[in-house]
Amino acid sequence: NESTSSSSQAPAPVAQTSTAVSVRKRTLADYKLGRTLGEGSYSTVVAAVDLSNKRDYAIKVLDKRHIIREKKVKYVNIEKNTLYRLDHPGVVKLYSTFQDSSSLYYVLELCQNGELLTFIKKLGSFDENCTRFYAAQILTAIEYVHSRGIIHRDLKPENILLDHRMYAKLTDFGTAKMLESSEDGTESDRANSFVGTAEYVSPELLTEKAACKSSDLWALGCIIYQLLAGRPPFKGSNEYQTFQKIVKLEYIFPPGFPKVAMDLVSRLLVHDPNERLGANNNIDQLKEHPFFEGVQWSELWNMPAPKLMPYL
Ligand SMILES: C[C@@H](Nc1nc2c(c3cc(-c4cn[nH]c4)ccc13)C(=O)N=C/C2=C\CC1CC1)C(C)(C)C
Repeated sequence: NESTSSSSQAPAPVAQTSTAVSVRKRTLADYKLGRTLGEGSYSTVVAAVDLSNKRDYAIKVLDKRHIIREKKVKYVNIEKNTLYRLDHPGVVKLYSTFQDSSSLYYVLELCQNGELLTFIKKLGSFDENCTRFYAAQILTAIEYVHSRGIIHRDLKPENILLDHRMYAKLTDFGTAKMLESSEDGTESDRANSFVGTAEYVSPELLTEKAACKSSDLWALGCIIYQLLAGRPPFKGSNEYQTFQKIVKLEYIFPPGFPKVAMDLVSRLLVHDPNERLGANNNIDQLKEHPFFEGVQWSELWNMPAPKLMPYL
């Protein structure tokens, strides 16, 4: 809560020795709000125009009472601190925050093309070339987030967004986990609380309730499978059935699934987190997999996104 100091007489004017550039805290009055873009469990994301520079943003609005009632204050702060720490073309940017009596407001990068899931549903599936491009972008964004000591823990096509250039952007860090570095400076590698969406949850989250960086690699495996097959690998008729399939590693590749992608996915959908390709900070091993042959990793965030083609 912001304290507003009010004094009876105005303070004596101070001689301006240096021109301090004051970055005034924004308020809702600085924006023209547009349509609702997405509804989260504790938030709504609306399109907005900054009236001073006519730029487009997305504003995430969180209802304070709801957050307090649902005891989600911790998650709200985790998301804000996480987003402020991250600066990468594959991660949605948080520009500023402000609040009023009822709500918290996050001013964020607008991803004009919305959720990746929308395009998977529209096309049915992506061809190998498009899958390779988006898998590579998501992989380099995961690599960056992990390098900042953060696990996303809920990666899925609903919260991978696409900007005006059709580039992938990770978002929705409300369930992210910062790996606190213990006193001896080494990173603790386990985060302990249950989160995630059924179809993308890794086995270790279901059995030991402890996520690690490799949990995001499991989710990447599910996403690559889904881009090519048009549906996630583990999908039961309810959450319990889905969890059963995950724990029993019960999934099959549809006919026509590219062999090289089959090999990659089967090296990610591995029970033991340490055995997954790229685990234990070895993401370069993942980049060297034949599926990514031809990817120019240094050009990934400069080159034009491939035209989306369905994998027929
Ligand atoms: C995943 C999220 N959905 C969304 N979150 C964000 C969007 C966004 C945009 C569209 C969209 C744009 N055009 N058409 C649809 C559809 C859904 C969106 C955006 O532009 N910029 C930042 C966002 C989120 C920032 C992050 C800190 C939360 C949920 C469902 C949680 C509301």
